[in-house]
Amino acid sequence: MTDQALTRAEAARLDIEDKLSSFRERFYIPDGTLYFDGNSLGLLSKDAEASVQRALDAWKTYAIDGWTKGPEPWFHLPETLGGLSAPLVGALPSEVIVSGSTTVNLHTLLATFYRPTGTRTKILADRENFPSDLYAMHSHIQLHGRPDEDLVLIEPDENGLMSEQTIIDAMQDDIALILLPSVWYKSGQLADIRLLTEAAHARGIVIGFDLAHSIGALPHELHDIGVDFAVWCNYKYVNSGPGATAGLYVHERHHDKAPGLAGWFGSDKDRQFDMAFPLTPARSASKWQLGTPPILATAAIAASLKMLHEADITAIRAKSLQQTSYLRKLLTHFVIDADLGGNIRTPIEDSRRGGHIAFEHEDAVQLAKALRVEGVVPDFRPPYTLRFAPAPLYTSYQDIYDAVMIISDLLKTGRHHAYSKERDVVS
Ligand SMILES: Cc1ncc(COP(=O)(O)O)c(C=O)c1O
Ligand SMILES: Nc1c(O)cccc1C(=O)C[C@H](N)C(=O)O
Repeated sequence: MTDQALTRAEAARLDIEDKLSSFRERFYIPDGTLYFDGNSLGLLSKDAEASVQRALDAWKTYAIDGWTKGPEPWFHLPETLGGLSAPLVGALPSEVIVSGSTTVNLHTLLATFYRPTGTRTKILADRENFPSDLYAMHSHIQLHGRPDEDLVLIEPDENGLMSEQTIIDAMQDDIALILLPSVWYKSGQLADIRLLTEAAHARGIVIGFDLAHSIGALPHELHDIGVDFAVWCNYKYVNSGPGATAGLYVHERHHDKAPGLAGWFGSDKDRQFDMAFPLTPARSASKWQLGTPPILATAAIAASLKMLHEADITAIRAKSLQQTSYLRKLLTHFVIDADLGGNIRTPIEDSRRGGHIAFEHEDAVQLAKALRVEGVVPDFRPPYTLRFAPAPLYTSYQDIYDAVMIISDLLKTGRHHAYSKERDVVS
């Protein structure tokens, strides 16, 4: 890198060139903060705030009639939002529903798709997946009375990355179902969804993905690839608030399947208020809903999705790649090559990188605390990962530059050693 490329003036120039820069002013960025935790909780936008206010106004004005009246009637909202989410995951509108939480949706889909039979009894997953997914899969193994060995967990390689080939080699005749993340939450590695899906299907195995760390950060092609099912949350790059209602996708070739777990919101909407038994399920992904949608937790999603469409996911991905690459270059120059320690676990290739950078440092806990105090918000994942997610809708290149300068200065002066090595309760 030339000297010019490493200056703050260059960061300012990149901001001027940035076609998405105007979105930043539509977000509330906490005062004095360089926010890099959009991969855990995206920031509130003014659009989302207004959308939540509209939901409160509808409740105030229409009371029970809010289900069918008002600007965004609640009864069909999960389907409407499913349609709005579909382009982000590359699905048909009927294949997506906004419902539940990531973990709950995973349970409903495991209950539908994991049916150990004959010699096909095992679930294939990986040790680096988010713990909630591992707990969910383990609980289904137990529900079916299967031994723990039926949860086959692939280990990462010596660089902390997952090898697609190792996963494919483990797709044996005893595997009934595979669940993998699209982007590994700690390393930021992006999975080759097409390669893995084609390999699974060639061996007669059902495959699903957890898109929590890729939805809103990069485009997907779930339908065309033929992925069987997927789940995700809307509170990271979709910016719809803590605990926002999540999403799920089921390929249309499975829409004749009965939901493994059922509830009345999975009804054919025209029949739901017949209150009849047994259930007449919807003929779309809608059937994987359970109970009443939490409207206030769903209210921000329409506005947030519209903003993503306005920005365009291809442009978002292009900026995300440029920003993570820029962050890597600065961290490499000002920290790693400056002998201040640390390394970057996230793959360098664009095709293998999601939306965040995993910087590993032996002082990660102390750094995480010192950075918060000095206005930089990454997050910490044990044992020594700091994750930095530039969110293309609101992170500037100058934010990235300033954050790296603070990291480098902390390490040079050792100020972070003043903080305890115990991680915070929520980190
Ligand atoms: C990959 C992944 N799956 C599942 C979850 C858990 O989702 P939830 O707590 O919303 O069910 C998270 C984040 O918390 C995650 O990153
Ligand atoms: N869901 C979270 C929460 O309720 C509190 C704090 C953080 C989260 C997260 O989303 C963590 C995130 N999934 C991760 O990748 O670690």
